[in-house]
Amino acid sequence: MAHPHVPDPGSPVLSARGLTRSFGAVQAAADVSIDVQQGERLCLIGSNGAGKTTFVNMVTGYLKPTSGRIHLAGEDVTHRSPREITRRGVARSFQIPQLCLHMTVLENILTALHCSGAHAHFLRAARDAGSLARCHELLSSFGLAAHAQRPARELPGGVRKLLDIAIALTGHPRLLLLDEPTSGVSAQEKFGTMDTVVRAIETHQDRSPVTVVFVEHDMDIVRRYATRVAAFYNGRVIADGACDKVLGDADVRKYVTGSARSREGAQA
Ligand SMILES: Nc1ncnc2c1ncn2[C@@H]1O[C@H](COP(=O)(O)OP(=O)(O)OP(=O)(O)O)[C@@H](O)[C@H]1O
Repeated sequence: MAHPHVPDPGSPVLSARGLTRSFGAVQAAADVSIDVQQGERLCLIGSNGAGKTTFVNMVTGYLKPTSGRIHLAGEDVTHRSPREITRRGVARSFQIPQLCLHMTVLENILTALHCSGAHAHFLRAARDAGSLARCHELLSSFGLAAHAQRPARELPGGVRKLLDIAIALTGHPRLLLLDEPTSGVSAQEKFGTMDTVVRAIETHQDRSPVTVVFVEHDMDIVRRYATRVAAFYNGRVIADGACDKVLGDADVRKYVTGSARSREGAQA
């Protein structure tokens, strides 16, 4: 059944206000507030353990914040389950791709289509020409058509990442969260991978642009693909704004990029 909330076009796609979350003595999120507008490509940066994945997990409902609120297009989803949040147009990929390794690439994506609610039954989805066509279109946009009949376990790491992101797009998300889309991808392939991802997202969006939040450690990728950057340190957002401004910020250079005397400093 469709949920009764009508998205408010004036509201941010995502609004997180005052999120906190602890694990024992570790404060993984300490008063995190971030708004994301439609069509933005927001990159979350921060050293290991800074709280980026915790933020993604709270937005997608996998973790409940101890305090604070999360709104999607104006609707309070703070206490919604991951499935309910998915139904509201939020999808994600993972640091470690969540694939059924014994299944083929095509079966993985058909299963995702089935789980996204577009089809009540896997076999029906598999027999439905429209579903198959959409799966093949997605595979082709991600350069995965030649792999369609291969078991996922045979795929190299970078290709698994692409399949995981293709799967996230099956449900026509409004908000896509990508956790380290280029981790495990070689330096030679990283720009090609991101170009493919960005192009595929643009190809498969409906009437309005998909909003993307991605976690990334590689500053070359951040500079090239982010329209905005939020820097995390010790569970807090210490800078949020335009890429140049955030990467040039003294605290970000000291605590996040460790580049106080390197490229940003030289260009400043
Ligand atoms: N389920 C959990 N149980 C206990 N501690 C956790 C859990 N999840 C995260 N933490 C801790 O919370 C802090 C933030 O972790 P988080 O995974 O959000 O960091 P991150 O910025 O995504 O790091 P990375 O770049 O290494 O993925 C870390 O100290 C981490 O050890």
